[in-house]
Amino acid sequence: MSDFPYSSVGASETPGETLRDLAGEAVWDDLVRQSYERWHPPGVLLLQQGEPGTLVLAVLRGVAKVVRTSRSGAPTLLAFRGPGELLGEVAVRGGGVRLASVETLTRCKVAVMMAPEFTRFVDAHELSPVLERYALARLRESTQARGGGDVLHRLAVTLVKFADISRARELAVTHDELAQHLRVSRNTITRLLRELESCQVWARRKRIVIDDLPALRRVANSDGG
Ligand SMILES: Nc1ncnc2c1ncn2[C@@H]1O[C@@H]2COP(=O)(O)O[C@H]2[C@H]1O
Repeated sequence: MSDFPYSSVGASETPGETLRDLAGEAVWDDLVRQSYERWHPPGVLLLQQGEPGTLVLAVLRGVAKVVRTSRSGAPTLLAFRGPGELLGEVAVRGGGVRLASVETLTRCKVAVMMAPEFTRFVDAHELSPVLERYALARLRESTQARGGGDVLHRLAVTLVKFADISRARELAVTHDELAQHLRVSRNTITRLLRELESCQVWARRKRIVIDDLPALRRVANSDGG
Protein backbone atom coordinates (compact mmCIF):
# COMPACT_ATOMS: atom_id res chain seq x y z
CA MET A 1 0.00 0.00 0.00
CA SER A 2 1.26 3.46 -0.78
CA ASP A 3 2.03 5.50 2.31
CA PHE A 4 1.98 8.96 0.79
CA PRO A 5 0.13 11.66 2.73
CA TYR A 6 -3.56 11.71 1.91
CA SER A 7 -5.55 14.49 3.46
CA SER A 8 -8.81 13.28 4.96
CA VAL A 9 -10.88 15.95 3.20
CA GLY A 10 -13.96 16.57 5.29
CA ALA A 11 -13.21 15.51 8.84
CA SER A 12 -14.64 12.27 10.12
CA GLU A 13 -18.03 12.67 11.78
CA THR A 14 -17.08 10.20 14.49
CA PRO A 15 -15.49 11.73 17.57
CA GLY A 16 -11.99 10.43 18.15
CA GLU A 17 -12.11 7.21 20.12
CA THR A 18 -8.56 5.94 19.88
CA LEU A 19 -6.78 5.46 23.19
CA ARG A 20 -4.72 8.56 22.41
CA ASP A 21 -7.97 10.56 22.03
CA LEU A 22 -9.49 9.18 25.21
CA ALA A 23 -6.40 9.35 27.43
CA GLY A 24 -5.04 12.61 26.01
CA GLU A 25 -1.80 13.44 24.22
CA ALA A 26 0.23 13.88 27.42
CA VAL A 27 -0.55 10.38 28.74
CA TRP A 28 -0.08 8.84 25.30
CA ASP A 29 3.29 10.54 24.90
CA ASP A 30 4.32 9.31 28.33
CA LEU A 31 3.32 5.75 27.40
CA VAL A 32 5.39 5.94 24.22
CA ARG A 33 8.36 7.47 26.06
CA GLN A 34 8.41 4.57 28.52
CA SER A 35 8.22 1.96 25.72
CA TYR A 36 10.66 0.85 23.06
CA GLU A 37 9.85 1.34 19.39
CA ARG A 38 9.93 -1.27 16.63
CA TRP A 39 9.17 -1.22 12.89
CA HIS A 40 7.49 -4.22 11.24
CA PRO A 41 6.89 -4.93 7.52
CA PRO A 42 3.40 -5.88 6.25
CA GLY A 43 2.19 -9.41 7.00
CA VAL A 44 3.87 -9.82 10.40
CA LEU A 45 2.00 -11.46 13.27
CA LEU A 46 2.29 -9.08 16.23
CA LEU A 47 0.04 -10.89 18.71
CA GLN A 48 -1.18 -14.49 18.61
CA GLN A 49 -4.67 -15.54 19.68
CA GLY A 50 -4.52 -17.91 22.68
CA GLU A 51 -1.07 -16.81 23.89
CA PRO A 52 -0.64 -15.24 27.32
CA GLY A 53 -0.46 -11.46 27.55
CA THR A 54 3.15 -10.50 28.14
CA LEU A 55 3.13 -7.05 26.55
CA VAL A 56 1.03 -4.29 25.01
CA LEU A 57 1.64 -2.39 21.77
CA ALA A 58 0.86 1.24 21.05
CA VAL A 59 0.43 1.78 17.29
CA LEU A 60 2.43 4.79 16.08
CA ARG A 61 2.33 4.32 12.28
CA GLY A 62 0.59 2.02 9.81
CA VAL A 63 -2.45 -0.26 9.96
CA ALA A 64 -2.88 -3.69 11.55
CA LYS A 65 -5.83 -6.08 11.46
CA VAL A 66 -7.34 -7.88 14.44
CA VAL A 67 -8.53 -11.39 13.50
CA ARG A 68 -10.25 -13.96 15.66
CA THR A 69 -10.32 -17.57 14.46
CA SER A 70 -13.14 -19.86 15.60
CA ARG A 71 -12.65 -23.45 16.78
CA SER A 72 -13.62 -24.62 13.28
CA GLY A 73 -10.83 -22.46 11.83
CA ALA A 74 -13.05 -19.73 10.34
CA PRO A 75 -11.40 -16.30 10.64
CA THR A 76 -13.30 -13.10 11.42
CA LEU A 77 -11.66 -9.76 10.84
CA LEU A 78 -12.73 -7.86 13.94
CA ALA A 79 -11.12 -4.50 13.30
CA PHE A 80 -8.48 -2.39 11.61
CA ARG A 81 -6.24 -0.52 14.05
CA GLY A 82 -4.03 2.45 13.32
CA PRO A 83 -2.07 5.21 15.07
CA GLY A 84 -3.24 6.05 18.58
CA GLU A 85 -4.64 2.56 19.25
CA LEU A 86 -3.49 0.17 21.95
CA LEU A 87 -3.28 -3.57 21.28
CA GLY A 88 -2.88 -6.46 23.67
CA GLU A 89 -4.30 -4.87 26.79
CA VAL A 90 -7.18 -7.38 27.10
CA ALA A 91 -4.97 -10.35 28.05
CA VAL A 92 -2.65 -8.14 30.12
CA ARG A 93 -5.47 -6.61 32.18
CA GLY A 94 -7.79 -9.61 32.25
CA GLY A 95 -5.05 -12.08 33.06
CA GLY A 96 -6.29 -14.51 30.37
CA VAL A 97 -5.00 -15.28 26.91
CA ARG A 98 -5.11 -13.16 23.74
CA LEU A 99 -8.67 -12.86 22.37
CA ALA A 100 -7.50 -12.48 18.81
CA SER A 101 -4.41 -12.29 16.61
CA VAL A 102 -3.02 -9.02 15.31
CA GLU A 103 -1.17 -8.81 11.98
CA THR A 104 0.33 -5.83 10.19
CA LEU A 105 -1.38 -4.85 6.91
CA THR A 106 1.10 -2.11 6.09
CA ARG A 107 4.53 -1.22 7.45
CA CYS A 108 3.88 -0.46 11.13
CA LYS A 109 5.75 1.32 13.88
CA VAL A 110 4.73 0.20 17.36
CA ALA A 111 5.82 1.10 20.88
CA VAL A 112 6.20 -2.00 23.07
CA MET A 113 5.57 -1.98 26.83
CA MET A 114 5.93 -5.13 28.95
CA ALA A 115 2.91 -6.23 31.05
CA PRO A 116 4.23 -5.32 34.53
CA GLU A 117 5.23 -1.82 33.37
CA PHE A 118 1.84 -1.36 31.70
CA THR A 119 0.01 -2.38 34.88
CA ARG A 120 2.07 0.17 36.85
CA PHE A 121 1.45 2.79 34.16
CA VAL A 122 -2.34 2.25 34.34
CA ASP A 123 -2.27 2.61 38.14
CA ALA A 124 -0.03 5.68 38.12
CA HIS A 125 -2.24 7.49 35.58
CA GLU A 126 -5.54 6.13 36.96
CA LEU A 127 -6.38 4.86 33.49
CA SER A 128 -8.91 2.13 34.39
CA PRO A 129 -12.00 4.25 33.56
CA VAL A 130 -10.38 5.33 30.30
CA LEU A 131 -9.67 1.72 29.34
CA GLU A 132 -13.28 0.86 30.13
CA ARG A 133 -14.51 3.60 27.77
CA TYR A 134 -12.01 2.40 25.20
CA ALA A 135 -13.43 -1.15 25.40
CA LEU A 136 -16.98 0.21 25.03
CA ALA A 137 -16.00 2.26 21.97
CA ARG A 138 -14.55 -0.89 20.42
CA LEU A 139 -17.69 -2.85 21.19
CA ARG A 140 -19.78 -0.11 19.53
CA GLU A 141 -17.55 -0.19 16.45
CA SER A 142 -17.72 -4.00 16.10
CA THR A 143 -21.47 -4.02 16.58
CA GLN A 144 -21.97 -1.32 13.96
CA ALA A 145 -19.75 -3.15 11.47
CA ARG A 146 -21.39 -6.54 11.86
CA GLY A 147 -24.76 -5.76 13.40
CA GLY A 148 -26.83 -5.70 10.24
CA GLY A 149 -28.33 -2.78 8.36
CA ASP A 150 -27.47 -1.48 4.93
CA VAL A 151 -24.31 -3.26 3.79
CA LEU A 152 -23.33 -0.58 1.24
CA HIS A 153 -23.34 1.95 4.06
CA ARG A 154 -21.31 -0.31 6.38
CA LEU A 155 -18.81 -0.99 3.60
CA ALA A 156 -18.42 2.77 2.98
CA VAL A 157 -17.91 3.37 6.74
CA THR A 158 -15.23 0.66 6.85
CA LEU A 159 -13.36 1.97 3.80
CA VAL A 160 -13.45 5.58 5.07
CA LYS A 161 -12.17 4.50 8.46
CA PHE A 162 -9.34 2.53 6.84
CA ALA A 163 -8.48 5.49 4.56
CA ASP A 164 -8.47 7.87 7.54
CA ILE A 165 -6.24 5.71 9.74
CA SER A 166 -3.81 4.80 6.99
CA ARG A 167 -3.90 8.26 5.34
CA ALA A 168 -3.51 6.49 2.04
CA ARG A 169 -5.69 6.21 -1.06
CA GLU A 170 -4.71 2.59 -1.68
CA LEU A 171 -5.98 0.23 1.00
CA ALA A 172 -4.25 -3.11 1.51
CA VAL A 173 -7.42 -5.08 2.08
CA THR A 174 -8.96 -8.00 0.19
CA HIS A 175 -12.59 -8.76 -0.66
CA ASP A 176 -12.41 -11.75 1.70
CA GLU A 177 -11.26 -9.58 4.61
CA LEU A 178 -14.05 -7.06 3.98
CA ALA A 179 -16.55 -9.93 3.75
CA GLN A 180 -15.36 -11.35 7.10
CA HIS A 181 -15.45 -7.94 8.72
CA LEU A 182 -19.00 -7.10 7.59
CA ARG A 183 -20.23 -10.68 7.90
CA VAL A 184 -21.47 -10.91 4.33
CA SER A 185 -20.43 -13.02 1.35
CA ARG A 186 -17.48 -12.23 -0.87
CA ASN A 187 -19.89 -11.90 -3.82
CA THR A 188 -21.80 -9.22 -1.94
CA ILE A 189 -18.57 -7.26 -1.44
CA THR A 190 -17.69 -7.61 -5.14
CA ARG A 191 -21.16 -6.37 -6.16
CA LEU A 192 -21.13 -3.45 -3.72
CA LEU A 193 -17.62 -2.37 -4.70
CA ARG A 194 -18.92 -2.16 -8.24
CA GLU A 195 -21.72 0.13 -7.00
CA LEU A 196 -19.13 2.30 -5.24
CA GLU A 197 -17.36 2.90 -8.55
CA SER A 198 -19.74 5.90 -8.79
CA CYS A 199 -17.64 7.35 -5.92
CA GLN A 200 -14.43 6.43 -7.73
CA VAL A 201 -13.68 3.40 -5.58
CA TRP A 202 -11.74 0.84 -7.60
CA ALA A 203 -11.24 -2.82 -6.68
CA ARG A 204 -7.75 -4.00 -7.58
CA ARG A 205 -5.94 -7.22 -6.77
CA LYS A 206 -5.53 -7.34 -2.95
CA ARG A 207 -6.22 -3.63 -2.60
CA ILE A 208 -8.91 -1.01 -2.96
CA VAL A 209 -8.15 2.39 -4.50
CA ILE A 210 -10.16 5.42 -3.38
CA ASP A 211 -9.98 8.36 -5.77
CA ASP A 212 -12.75 10.52 -4.25
CA LEU A 213 -12.72 10.19 -0.47
CA PRO A 214 -15.22 13.06 0.11
CA ALA A 215 -17.78 11.27 -2.12
CA LEU A 216 -17.26 8.00 -0.26
CA ARG A 217 -17.50 9.85 3.04
CA ARG A 218 -20.89 11.22 2.01
CA VAL A 219 -22.15 7.64 1.58
CA ALA A 220 -20.61 6.69 4.95
CA ASN A 221 -22.21 9.66 6.67
CA SER A 222 -25.65 9.06 5.17
CA ASP A 223 -28.21 7.31 7.35
CA GLY A 224 -27.54 3.67 6.59
CA GLY A 225 -30.70 2.44 8.32
N1 LIG B 1 -13.21 -6.37 18.54
C1 LIG B 1 -12.00 -5.82 18.63
N2 LIG B 1 -11.77 -4.63 18.07
C2 LIG B 1 -10.55 -4.07 18.15
N3 LIG B 1 -9.49 -4.60 18.79
C3 LIG B 1 -9.68 -5.78 19.38
C4 LIG B 1 -10.93 -6.44 19.33
N4 LIG B 1 -10.80 -7.58 20.01
C5 LIG B 1 -9.53 -7.63 20.45
N5 LIG B 1 -8.85 -6.54 20.07
C6 LIG B 1 -7.43 -6.21 20.33
O1 LIG B 1 -6.66 -7.32 19.88
C7 LIG B 1 -5.86 -7.73 20.95
C8 LIG B 1 -5.48 -9.19 20.96
O2 LIG B 1 -4.78 -9.46 22.17
P1 LIG B 1 -5.52 -9.13 23.55
O3 LIG B 1 -6.72 -10.00 23.65
O4 LIG B 1 -4.55 -9.14 24.63
O5 LIG B 1 -6.02 -7.63 23.34
C9 LIG B 1 -6.77 -7.43 22.17
C10 LIG B 1 -7.22 -6.04 21.83
O6 LIG B 1 -6.19 -5.10 22.05
